[in-house]
Amino acid sequence: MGHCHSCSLPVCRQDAGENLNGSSQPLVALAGNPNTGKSTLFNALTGLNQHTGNWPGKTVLITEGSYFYRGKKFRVADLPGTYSLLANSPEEQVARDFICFADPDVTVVVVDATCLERNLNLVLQVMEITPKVIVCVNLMDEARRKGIEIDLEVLSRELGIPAVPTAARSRWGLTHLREVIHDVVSGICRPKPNLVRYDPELERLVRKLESKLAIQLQRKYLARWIALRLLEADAGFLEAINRHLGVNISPHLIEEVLSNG
Ligand SMILES: Nc1nc2c(ncn2[C@@H]2O[C@H](COP(=O)(O)OP(=O)(O)OP(=O)(O)O)[C@@H](O)[C@H]2O)c(=O)[nH]1
Ligand SMILES: [Mg+2]
Repeated sequence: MGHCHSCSLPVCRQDAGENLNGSSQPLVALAGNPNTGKSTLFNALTGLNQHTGNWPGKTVLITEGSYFYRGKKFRVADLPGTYSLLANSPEEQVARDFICFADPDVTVVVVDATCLERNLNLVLQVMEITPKVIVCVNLMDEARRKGIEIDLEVLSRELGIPAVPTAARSRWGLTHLREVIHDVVSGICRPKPNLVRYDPELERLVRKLESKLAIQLQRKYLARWIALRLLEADAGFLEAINRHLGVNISPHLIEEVLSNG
């Protein structure tokens, strides 16, 4: 095991395995808070002209485009901007369902380098849904102008995922981003997200729910996210799981787990 040439994570040269989104062309999702430059990045990657502008909430539908890199066609989906994926708004639901059920080969969470801390909440949520995450630290030109320095190696190490700096408006950092996307998709770089650990009692319950759910699911990693949503009694999400994955999860699973000790 060496080190990835495009990020600071350990390299494991294994095949990434089959993707479940039913296509041999890798699917890349661009997620992030509103106004972080997702559509600007999408346009720069694909050469398309998705509407951008300096106010939040412009992208409400998912736009798809594609680009070629190293002889491979990458499909890209520009998701609506959201602060969270707990589906309190239609945008959050659209973004959550895409990441959960379209099963992208990699989700790039675009964050604003000038207010990184606020943006990390979403990164941590996406990491709970899928391990195939890259954090793209955009607006690096603005951060530099404001004298903000970001240690990308530390960020990458602490999160356990690649961190790539960009300034999408001037296309700075794009080749590096394409390379890291390629490496994650092909399994050359395998992110190992450092997940949020909740208090021990809650963790015990989450683990029990997780192992029960994993039996029903093809995607074991998703079990933890579903367990957490069960604890929040998110009935809408259970319905979405049934609709998209055809899996019927009992809302009484918590009582069952609690009564069995
Ligand atoms: N200085 C600078 N401005 C940028 C950069 N990337 C995007 N912008 C600007 O930031 C604003 C928002 O960009 P969008 O691409 O529309 O942001 P978005 O994330 O798609 O926004 P929503 O769709 O609302 O979530 C635009 O005015 C862009 O020109 C960058 O790297 N540097
Ligand atoms: Mg947009």
